[in-house]
Amino acid sequence: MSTETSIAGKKPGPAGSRKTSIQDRFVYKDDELIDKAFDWKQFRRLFAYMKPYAKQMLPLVGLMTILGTVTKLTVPYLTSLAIDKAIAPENGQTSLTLLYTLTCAVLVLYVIQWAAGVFRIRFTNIIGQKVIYDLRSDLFRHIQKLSFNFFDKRPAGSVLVRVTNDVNSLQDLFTNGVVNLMIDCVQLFGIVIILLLINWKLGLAVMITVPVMFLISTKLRQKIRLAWQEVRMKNSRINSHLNESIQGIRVTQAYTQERENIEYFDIMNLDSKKSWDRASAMNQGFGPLIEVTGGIGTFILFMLGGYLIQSGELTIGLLVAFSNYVGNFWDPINRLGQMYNQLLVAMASSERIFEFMDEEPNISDKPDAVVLPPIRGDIAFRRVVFEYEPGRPALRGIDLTVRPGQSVALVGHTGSGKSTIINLLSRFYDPTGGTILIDGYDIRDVTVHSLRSQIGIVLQDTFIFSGSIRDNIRFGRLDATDEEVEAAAKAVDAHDFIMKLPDGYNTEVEERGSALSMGQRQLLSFARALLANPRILILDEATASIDTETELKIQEALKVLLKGRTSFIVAHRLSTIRSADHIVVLDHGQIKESGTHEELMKSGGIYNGLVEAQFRFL
Ligand SMILES: Nc1ncnc2c1ncn2[C@@H]1O[C@H](COP(=O)(O)OP(=O)(O)OP(=O)(O)O)[C@@H](O)[C@H]1O
Repeated sequence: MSTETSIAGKKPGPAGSRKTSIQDRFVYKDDELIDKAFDWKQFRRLFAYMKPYAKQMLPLVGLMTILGTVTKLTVPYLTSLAIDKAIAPENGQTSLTLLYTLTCAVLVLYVIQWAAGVFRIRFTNIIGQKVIYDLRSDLFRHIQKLSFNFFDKRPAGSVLVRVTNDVNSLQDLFTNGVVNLMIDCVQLFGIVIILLLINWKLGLAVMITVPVMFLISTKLRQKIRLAWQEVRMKNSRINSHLNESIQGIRVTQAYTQERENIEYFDIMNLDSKKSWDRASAMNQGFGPLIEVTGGIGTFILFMLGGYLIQSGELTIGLLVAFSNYVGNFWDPINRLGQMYNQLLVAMASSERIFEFMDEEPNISDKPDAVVLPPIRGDIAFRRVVFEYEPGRPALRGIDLTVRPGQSVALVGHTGSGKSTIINLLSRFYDPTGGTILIDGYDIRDVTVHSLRSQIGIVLQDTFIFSGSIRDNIRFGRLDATDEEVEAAAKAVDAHDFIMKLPDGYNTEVEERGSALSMGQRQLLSFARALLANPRILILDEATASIDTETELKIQEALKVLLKGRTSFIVAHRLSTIRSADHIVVLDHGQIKESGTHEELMKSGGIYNGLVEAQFRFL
């Protein structure tokens, strides 16, 4: 198990190299910093997720945006009117009525602006959440379909990070980003037109600072983005380490490696903190820099504005309005730079998400795959060869025929290929050579669902899901009634221990059933398999020794479970092996002996040696 080798089996190594080696342990090739040019194809693919909602929501959001922008941009103009026409008109006659009317109008505009903002945020959040929901469920659905070889290559932590962190990092883009972009563009366009209309000379002079501002905004933001990306990467390492630590907590405690593990964590935690400090320091420098550039614009505005007032080309009211518009001008410019960087970050995340989505399951239905009809359970391996990795055969030329209802015990040294045989029969992998036939059907020619739904698998490491005992048994057949669940538990003699639990069948078990004993977990998995009632049963017998009473119970339960089914058992207990119809002895991926217990004992070969070794051990 990877957890055991990496936590308990690590080598301390020299102090200097340790820090790097620990950090490297949680680096996955695909989680590296991604800083690529903008990819339009990916952008379109990502935004296709918005399409279903765009028609329904975007007109509303657009309307609210325009309403908000128009009201916002009208206020400075009304202010200029208040100054020029009501407070200090050219004829010197102050008009309080006009002033109050304009003030009320400004108030109404603020209320409209606020309401438009509330509705806009509400709608965009709805769109954003729907998009993220779709993306997350698409990704999860796809991962569920991926074959074993995909998970062989990736640590669980790295898969987890994609579904959580990467999807979350798109959340901002879809909830605020896209709409903010719309608002900013509309606002900028409106302001530029108004500035040029009020006074084109002053307008152009103030806008000289725009390219400078934009350059600072994008360049500096790029640095800041990379710094935040590093923070995310460091956090993703922490996540992976956490995942491994929690899953391997028993091994860690058993080998008293807690202190070492805490040290690992501290190193990564500190590293993450440092990169956060760096990124946030850069962020803090950004705001004042933008303000300074804005200040230069204001300087030009008042210098030139004052001159234009003196020359009669501008009124005081219009200068105040101008200054208001210019004040509203910097925000969208600044945000557009920010938006560009946000888009690049989102592109990096979506690249990683789509990389998973583009991963084709190795095992899938052929276009002309047929549904496997209800089977009798006749199995044949014909010259089956298999390699997990090219050039390293795990099975070499396996020929094996099993009649319906027969039980086959697979025995052999560790690594001899026993689990590989059952992996191929369940079609978790396809053979590199040869064929596997069930009732004469090549298993590659039938649909995966029709095949697997007729095969029951009981693994050594019985997986107990969080939920009740009843739910766990019902996992074998989701439409089973409570009575059927209990009948299955009774048949394998699990009923008594279940009834002794605090809430009987409704007792909630923690994930992986840590509160249940090995034997109890096995009985539950037998009940689960019995409920599914498959024609072919695959059983990877638990190696852990259990007390004689439980062992007897399990043997009895096994008899019930195997009755009338074709079964393959990776057998470790002599009692199971002896009662099998057929024993197949594997060695280095080849069948070296096969026959009944008596026949094999007589021949004095590998099997004889294995049995004698077991007795010697006892
Ligand atoms: N996912 C994998 N990727 C690469 N090689 C693998 C993989 N799984 C198994 N192997 C290799 O294939 C060979 C057969 O392994 P297999 O698991 O079938 O043996 P086994 O007889 O079931 O062993 P055990 O009794 O220890 O479970 C071994 O050499 C093993 O290292």
